Amino acid sequence: MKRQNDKKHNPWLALMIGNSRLHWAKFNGTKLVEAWDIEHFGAGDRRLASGEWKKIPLYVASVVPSEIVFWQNLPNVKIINRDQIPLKGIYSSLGIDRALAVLGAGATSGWPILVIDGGTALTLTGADEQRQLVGGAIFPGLKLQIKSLAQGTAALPEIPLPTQLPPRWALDTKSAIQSGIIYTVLAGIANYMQAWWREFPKGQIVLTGGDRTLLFSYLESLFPDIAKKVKVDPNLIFWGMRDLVIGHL
Ligand SMILES: Nc1ncnc2c1ncn2[C@@H]1O[C@H](COP(=O)(O)OP(=O)(O)O)[C@@H](O)[C@H]1O
Ligand SMILES: CC(C)(COP(=O)(O)O)[C@@H](O)C(=O)NCCC(=O)O
Ligand SMILES: [K+]
Repeated sequence: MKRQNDKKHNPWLALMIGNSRLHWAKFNGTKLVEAWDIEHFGAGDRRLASGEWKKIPLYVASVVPSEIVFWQNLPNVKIINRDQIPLKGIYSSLGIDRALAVLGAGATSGWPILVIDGGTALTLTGADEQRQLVGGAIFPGLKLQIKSLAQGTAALPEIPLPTQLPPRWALDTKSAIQSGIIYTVLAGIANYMQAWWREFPKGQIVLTGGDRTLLFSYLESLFPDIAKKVKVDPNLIFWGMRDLVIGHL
């Protein structure tokens, strides 16, 4: 009984390696203590520097295969892969971040669940009441869209994203890029959401990823009725990891 109690509070670390950043979390048992993001190969991550990850279990999932090579041979590191995810109908190349986020969202919000992850890529991933993957979609994330215009043209600058919904009809280049990307992305997302609710009237929708706050604020301005029914949670992937890990501690 005592061991069971101790187990519930054992510390462990979670690392999700995305295409732009490393997403870290520290847990005590089931409780998330803190979460933070760092740049790839970024200096100054105190936990890396302190070597804390060498002393307590670290669970790593990555959508960047080359990064796994570094982590997999370290002591105390366990790699999470697709075969461990208790979802039905997963296809062989499905991103582990998408699978974990759906698992975590289902565990915290219930099923059927649709996750919209505004990361490097923007992904939509749905699963039904039987925890069967319904499917989803992948398109370039907000930053990647901005970058691709700047890289693929002579005259378009790399512009920042506004914190509020910009005007639709732009009269300068910066605003025109902002409008084009934001209104098409939001229209697209809203269209997927409506299709999701047509198929699963009681289905939940959760927004996550580095652009979640921006996307949600645009959604609130443009489609307030839809926004009311959508949740935002930065930690879906960590809830998914917790679901898998807690049985192993
Ligand atoms: N400090 C930041 N550094 C990089 N991207 C950021 C930052 N804050 C917000 N973002 C946004 O996060 C998105 C990337 O999301 P993130 O979840 O970090 O990606 P990934 O999981 O693919 O590494 C970008 O489109 C960018 O607009
Ligand atoms: C679609 C992704 C690139 C998203 O990664 P992210 O933007 O979170 O870094 C990643 O989930 C991935 O590499 N998926 C494999 C293809 C698939 O899910 O079908
Ligand atoms: K992601």
